Amino acid sequence: MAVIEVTDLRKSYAGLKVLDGVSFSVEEGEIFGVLGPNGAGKTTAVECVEGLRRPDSGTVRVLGLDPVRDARRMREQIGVQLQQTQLPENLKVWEALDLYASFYADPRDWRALLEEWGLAEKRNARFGKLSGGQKQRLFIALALVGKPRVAFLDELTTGLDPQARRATWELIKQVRASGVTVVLVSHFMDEVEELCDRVAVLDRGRIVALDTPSGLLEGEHRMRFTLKAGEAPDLTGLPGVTGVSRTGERVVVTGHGDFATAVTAHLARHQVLVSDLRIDKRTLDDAFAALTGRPFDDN
Ligand SMILES: Nc1ncnc2c1ncn2[C@@H]1O[C@H](COP(=O)(O)OP(=O)(O)OP(=O)(O)O)[C@@H](O)[C@H]1O
Repeated sequence: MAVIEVTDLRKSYAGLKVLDGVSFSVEEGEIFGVLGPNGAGKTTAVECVEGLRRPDSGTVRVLGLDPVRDARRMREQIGVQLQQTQLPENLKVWEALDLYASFYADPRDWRALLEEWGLAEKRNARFGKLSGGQKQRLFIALALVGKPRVAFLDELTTGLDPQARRATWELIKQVRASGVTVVLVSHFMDEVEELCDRVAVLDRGRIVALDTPSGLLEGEHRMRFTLKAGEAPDLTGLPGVTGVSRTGERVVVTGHGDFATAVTAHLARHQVLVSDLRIDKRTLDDAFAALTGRPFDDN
């Protein structure tokens, strides 16, 4: 069952098309990633879904509700992660949870959330004194205090060290395991690959791909080697090979499927010796570049 349905969302700011016909749906119980470089329109799209911004046109349904017309009923059932700047430094951890619980008719007991999210010892600490990882855990706990059916998490691990990022990822998996649908906005490829069941790749206001992370990674791989002895035979006609380029003794072959086996067998048959042989797995960065013609971080 789709819990979120977005159809042909459009939004411009001063003539700039920030969303240019965005459509997607999110299934119950999945972690759905919205991935894109800075300025791609991720936050605008997700805030239209949350009812925080109004699109110029297009429709949004969250649990069958219109985020603007049915705002109250919808907000009862969703949880939204705050951005770093949105809590006063002096607010205590328990006060923040108590405040957010008061927004909901039937909230969770926030004391249990403190335990679950490893914040019990910090219950009297002021927000401004928490570490980055603790703040992030508090934001997630706040997003969950209303027993949401859908949680929206935006730039979850920005500014965290690698250990805290991994720990946060494990917690998000637990959120999904508890039956909550998660929409995860990110510009980190590794995060999306680790967590998401499906990913919408957004670029300049359009969805350029919507697939599982492994689906996005299918496609061309690259093989590189240096010629040591012998002249490389023509590799272009081999099964799966899509391209061959050579600079001096360095050869790069791109291809699909089992092309590397065909290449190495062919080289052996022609008694060509090579060194520094490497096969590069396709990354989500490669996938983004293939989709848009630009590197991911060149924005
Ligand atoms: N309220 C606004 N007024 C004018 N322009 C805006 C407004 N909000 C967003 N924009 C512009 O819309 C574009 C998309 O912004 P958005 O925040 O949705 O992107 P994003 O993909 O979430 O990027 P980031 O990862 O940097 O947050 C940007 O060019 C931004 O400057």
